[in-house]
Amino acid sequence: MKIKNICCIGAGYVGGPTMAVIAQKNPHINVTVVDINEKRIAAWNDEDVENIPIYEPGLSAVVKEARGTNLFFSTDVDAAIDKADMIFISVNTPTKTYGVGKGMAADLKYIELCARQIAEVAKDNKIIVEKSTLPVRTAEALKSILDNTGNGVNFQILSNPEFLAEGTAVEDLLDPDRVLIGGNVNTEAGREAMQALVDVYAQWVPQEQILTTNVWSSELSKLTANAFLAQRVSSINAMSELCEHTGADINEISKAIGMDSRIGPKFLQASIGFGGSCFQKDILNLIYIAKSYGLNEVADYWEQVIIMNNHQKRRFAEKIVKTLFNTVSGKKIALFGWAFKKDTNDTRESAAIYVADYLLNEQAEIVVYDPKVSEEQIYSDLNYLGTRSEQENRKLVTVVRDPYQVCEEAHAVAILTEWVEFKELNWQSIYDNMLKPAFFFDGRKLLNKRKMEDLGFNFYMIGE
Ligand SMILES: NC(=O)c1ccc[n+]([C@@H]2O[C@H](COP(=O)([O-])OP(=O)(O)OC[C@H]3O[C@@H](n4cnc5c(N)ncnc54)[C@H](O)[C@@H]3O)[C@@H](O)[C@H]2O)c1
Ligand SMILES: O=c1ccn([C@@H]2O[C@H](COP(=O)(O)OP(=O)(O)O[C@H]3O[C@H](CO)[C@@H](O)[C@H](O)[C@H]3O)[C@@H](O)[C@H]2O)c(=O)[nH]1
Repeated sequence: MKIKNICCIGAGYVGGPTMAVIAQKNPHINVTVVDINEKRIAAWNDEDVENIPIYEPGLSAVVKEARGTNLFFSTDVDAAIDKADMIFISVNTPTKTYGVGKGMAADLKYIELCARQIAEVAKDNKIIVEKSTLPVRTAEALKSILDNTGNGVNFQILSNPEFLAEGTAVEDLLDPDRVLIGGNVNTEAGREAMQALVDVYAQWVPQEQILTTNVWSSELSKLTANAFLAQRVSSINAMSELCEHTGADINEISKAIGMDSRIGPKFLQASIGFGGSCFQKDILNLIYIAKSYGLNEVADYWEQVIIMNNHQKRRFAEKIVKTLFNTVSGKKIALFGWAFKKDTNDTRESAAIYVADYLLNEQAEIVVYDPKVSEEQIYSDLNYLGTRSEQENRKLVTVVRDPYQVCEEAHAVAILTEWVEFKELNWQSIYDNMLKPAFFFDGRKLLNKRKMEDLGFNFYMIGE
């Protein structure tokens, strides 16, 4: 079975980049990415490709190549569903904020809406691909909705979780460690559907890196991968605190243990705690699933990863207050970076939001500089917490577009995102314009402690 038309529902951080690469590598397939967010679709269609809604290194070039040829962005969801032989569901699956499972379970309302819309529109057989991250056994619910509300056509459901990381999305899509495809291996139709999706990826991914499994293993592998990755970050962050009390250096420890081939060197960077739209949401979901099967020890085990992460964010903010003579009230503190990691404009669950909120509760005056995050996004992140009124947030927080301006008359500087450009700044001139003693808190281990101390800073580095 050869796929001619693909539809992807959800033009976000996953749907956009993933479909751009699939279209670029499959010129014989028409790919239409649809979304109900008109502003987002308009931005994907902006004449100037630099204005696409997501900042990812290399993405605009891929979009430029395929857009208008075999890659289209549209708000006409029904038309795209109708035409497609394969439909990717790539909508958001955030943590529930209401009802049963509030604060833990994944909210599947957008997924269900997609299923009902597909069932209503589809007039011929279709392959449905779960691209969103979903609780294990969601395919069963999807199948039930599709079969019970559809027009009698046949739906094959595949799980194809996405493993790209933001900031390296294009690189990860072009050269993935593996592509995972789960499906109904017990039927001919199931195997055919899986092969059709294998063929799409095989245009650029070596066959041996395309892994096929049963659908439940595929769904659960995604949550497992994120739990393991986040666990490494919490593990190294736990050791960073012990380092600060013992004279050990967390970078030296990371190197020493990472050289053990059984451990490996990646994801051992101590930080102010992990952020991003996935790790916390997916681990909370995993905890909820374990609890729903009565597996309380399993749930407690993974919960510790979140507890440690919350502690790391809080203790960084506490360190700032303690060091500034136990009060930051009325003191200007310059925050460098707001995104949850470098090379992205995404701020979801960024540790910066929580550090800023803590300092604002202590009545600090905050000034923020981030090279890619907009002023409105920063206010919106703080307002979303609901800790104080919008007016207060606007009064206490200033967003600037010049990294030198951010530090004028500041008592302290804190690095919250590891943007490479922060290394190149003229820190001497920044030091000269700050109040003294000038305090520096490096939450990303970005700068050289000794050099910064030589410039005159009182320098604190995570894990040292
Ligand atoms: N962001 C990542 O790095 C990443 C990586 C791997 C997997 N994931 C998973 O992929 C999924 C999507 O994540 P994202 O970051 O792209 O989210 P996102 O919020 O950036 O994008 C989702 C889009 O879906 C749209 N949408 C929601 N309901 C819709 C509907 N009924 N019809 C049409 N459009 C609809 C929204 O308007 C939004 O633009 C999530 O399940 C996430 O866990 C994300
Ligand atoms: O050694 C490390 C590695 C990461 N982080 C932090 O951890 C968070 C997540 O980083 P990363 O995993 O690189 O970015 P994400 O885009 O959140 O990607 C994760 O989440 C995605 C969504 O599920 C998955 O697809 C990816 O495989 C998985 O890496 C960020 O705040 C990082 O700063 C650290 O503090 N130390």
